[in-house]
Amino acid sequence: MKISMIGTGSFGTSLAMVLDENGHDVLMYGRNDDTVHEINQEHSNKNYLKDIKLNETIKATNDLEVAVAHGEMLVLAVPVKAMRTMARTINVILTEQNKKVLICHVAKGLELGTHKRVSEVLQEELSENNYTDIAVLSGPSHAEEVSLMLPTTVSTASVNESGRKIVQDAFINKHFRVYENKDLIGVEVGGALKNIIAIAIGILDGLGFGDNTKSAVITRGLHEIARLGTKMGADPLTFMGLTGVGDLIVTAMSEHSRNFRCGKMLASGQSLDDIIENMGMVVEGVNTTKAAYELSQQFDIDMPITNVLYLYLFEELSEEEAFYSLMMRDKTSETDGLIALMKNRIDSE
Ligand SMILES: NC(=O)c1ccc[n+]([C@@H]2O[C@H](COP(=O)([O-])OP(=O)(O)OC[C@H]3O[C@@H](n4cnc5c(N)ncnc54)[C@H](O)[C@@H]3O)[C@@H](O)[C@H]2O)c1
Ligand SMILES: O=P(O)(O)OC[C@H](O)CO
Repeated sequence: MKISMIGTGSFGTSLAMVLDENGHDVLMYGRNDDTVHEINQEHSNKNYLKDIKLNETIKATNDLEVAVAHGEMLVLAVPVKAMRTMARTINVILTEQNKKVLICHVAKGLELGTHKRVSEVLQEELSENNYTDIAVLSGPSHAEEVSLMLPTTVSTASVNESGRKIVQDAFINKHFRVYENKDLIGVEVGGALKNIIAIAIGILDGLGFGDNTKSAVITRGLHEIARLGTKMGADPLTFMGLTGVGDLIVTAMSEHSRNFRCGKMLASGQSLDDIIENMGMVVEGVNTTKAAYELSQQFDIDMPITNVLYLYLFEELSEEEAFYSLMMRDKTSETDGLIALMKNRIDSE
């Protein structure tokens, strides 16, 4: 299959390697000329994947029209904040080229301002004539480990049924197992909201809190992810899977995670602006904390960890106030959250 990878960052590059290994004809699009040159001439992308050698069959271009013309499937691996403009530009090119493609995105976040999931943004910006389906690929998958071919499992979901089958077939191999999932909303929301909890865990880790505390925030974090996700239309059971608890664990417990590292740097006293500027890669959880906080207010959903993190990031709540406001909340039952949602869901079958 001819596949274009839109984005030459960490994840786009590691996924291009998976697709190339599967025998697909992969062309990457990048806006940075030096990166495109490095991929074509040096067969590496050291700013994002330091010690990784790329196959010479993986090519790159800085011409988006060439990339769009190449692909039967376009994999969008750019940050959420770039998705709308990217989709709008691609739509114009597809119309000019009179072409219909399968779109698959891999971004994990909610759009700032609109609070929309990425597939919703893509549906708004792409004409129906220009795509066969819109899919997402998500799950516990650090680019650094995918590029080393360490066993990884992810899920794909899509607007229609056709897209996820093609995405599954295109990516699956012995190192990279792809499941399909009907629950597009749950898959996208789980991938987006786990980044909030990963920032919170990074802060706790940086402040020297112990494993008891981190386990509590991961577990209770999953409950609030499920509460908001279910309100947004997700199946609560999806949060028990790879794109829910799976991705939450891998992101909140790993030094590979930019969101976890962002939290640690905040705890060391660095400013959010400096961290984002120096990371050199996207930290999706920051904008998504804001979007999820606003949604929790709009829907009146109890999301204590997200709310406290929002106040800590954007309204200078102190660490001590943040900690005590969580621990000293009104008494509540553990089973009110995710467990109740799951029970209702199972009872309804
Ligand atoms: N890195 C991972 O391990 C990983 C794993 C799964 C999902 N993701 C998700 O994939 C998405 C991309 O992440 P990444 O890690 O590859 O990010 P990255 O920061 O490593 O790379 C982003 C790429 O997008 C390009 N880009 C940024 N803004 C752009 C714009 N306005 N127009 C065109 N190109 C633009 C950058 O030049 C770069 O090539 C994120 O939503 C992330 O959450 C990342
Ligand atoms: O580096 P992060 O924090 O963006 O997380 C990467 C992936 O989403 C892990 O699955």
